[in-house]
Amino acid sequence: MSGGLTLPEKLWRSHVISGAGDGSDLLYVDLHLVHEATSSQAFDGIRDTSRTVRRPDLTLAVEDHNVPTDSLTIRDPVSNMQVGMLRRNCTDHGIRLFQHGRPQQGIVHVVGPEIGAVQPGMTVLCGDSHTSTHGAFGALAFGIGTSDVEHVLATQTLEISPFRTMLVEFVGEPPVGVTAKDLALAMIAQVGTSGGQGHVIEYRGPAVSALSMEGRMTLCNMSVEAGARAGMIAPDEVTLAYLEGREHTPTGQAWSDAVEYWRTLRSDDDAVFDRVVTVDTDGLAPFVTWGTNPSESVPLTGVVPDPESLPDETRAAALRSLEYMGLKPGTAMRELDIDVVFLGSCTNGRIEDLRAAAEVLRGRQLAPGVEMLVVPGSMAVRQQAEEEGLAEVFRAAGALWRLAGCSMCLGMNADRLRGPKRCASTSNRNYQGRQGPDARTHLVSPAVAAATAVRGRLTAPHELE
Ligand SMILES: CC(C)[C@H](C(=O)O)[C@@H](O)C(=O)O
Ligand code: SF4
Repeated sequence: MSGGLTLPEKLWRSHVISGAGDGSDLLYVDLHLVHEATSSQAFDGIRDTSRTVRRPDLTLAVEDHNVPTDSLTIRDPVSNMQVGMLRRNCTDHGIRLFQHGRPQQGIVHVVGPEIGAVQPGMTVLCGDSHTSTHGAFGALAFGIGTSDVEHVLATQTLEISPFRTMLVEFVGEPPVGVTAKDLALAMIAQVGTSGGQGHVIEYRGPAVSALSMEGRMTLCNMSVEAGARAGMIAPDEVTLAYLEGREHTPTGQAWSDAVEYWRTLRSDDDAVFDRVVTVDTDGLAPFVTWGTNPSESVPLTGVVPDPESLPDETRAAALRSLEYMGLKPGTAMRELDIDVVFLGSCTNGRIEDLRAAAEVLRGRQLAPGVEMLVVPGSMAVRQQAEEEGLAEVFRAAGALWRLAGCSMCLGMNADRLRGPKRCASTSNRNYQGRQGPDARTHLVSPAVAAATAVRGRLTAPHELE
């Protein structure tokens, strides 16, 4: 056996406080992110047992899942209660809270990186599966359940059993127009929704190195859709350039020291991963989902598959998906009429995503009957998009320009699809009923979402005009 360690193993080892004795370890937590949807019971537990939050200074809270994006007033009583409880809990425990409508508020996985709170080498936890997003910075970041949220609040530690490691290597040169979202969907189509189960993925390859931090976050965000615990990318110059000068990033000598450490955060050359997967990006096309889990996807130029041609283990699910989605095998994806386009979420609600969509929409109009919702991932993204003139492009095209939040990514707030509407969505999950009862979701990249809004059918930008 060689002595080399993978990056995930290095981060694990550097955070172990002690072995808990039953094969699990007690890990130190550098950053705990909190939102209204999964924290109230955890805070109740703290209060009921007269404990306090151990490190409020390492805890950040946001309002994102339950907030409306068209108003500062939360009309829905359940959402209002959820948000109200978070506000009270944060006041009681001295936790910094990003409130609905305030300049830095937004989706937890957008805000954390944006303020520089997420840094290479950290352990980052949140009661939310898409915490994997933060692995883009070379952090060990994963979602936890509500009872673990309570444990982290009380102790700033987490008891957890070790994971396996998986290397996903993207080889080849992706064609122009293929985005991080397409890399993620292609990878999930290849490995399946449980392909990464029990593993922490490290992503590598020229296509990954070429991604911006926004793109890397999109890719790591979707690691959980491949069943993985987390995904990560070793920090490099792109990471450093993104981090420098943000509110929480160190400055002066502390910055130089941090950079020196961060440069060591890479898998050793002789490190052995438990599983290695290669994804070929040569000739890859924009991907779109046809089914009700993120692995049920095809290139946009493809057709709805015939379940009879699929392997035994996916056939039954595919049949159910086609029925729910109202699709027939052999139908060209490009022929599907779309009612609603949703641009946003922690997968694709960052400035670069909005730029990509605005580039397609500039000087164009939404197809008649198509509704498009543009929801920036944070108020900072919103502000920047307004300054860059992107908001004006969206409005002029006929799209709705909203406040920040999870919005139509899931039906926990007022932005919901009504009835069996077909939606091209830049989010990460296409589960049955996710965007509203009977709603039919097709996952796409921001550029494809915008082109689809213009043609009214699933479309790649280069096909317009
Ligand atoms: C509400 C929350 C628990 C959930 C998650 O964990 O991912 C949500 O963010 C989602 O995307 O489905
Ligand atoms: S945007 Fe969607 S996926 Fe992301 S945290 Fe919110 S609900 Fe979950």
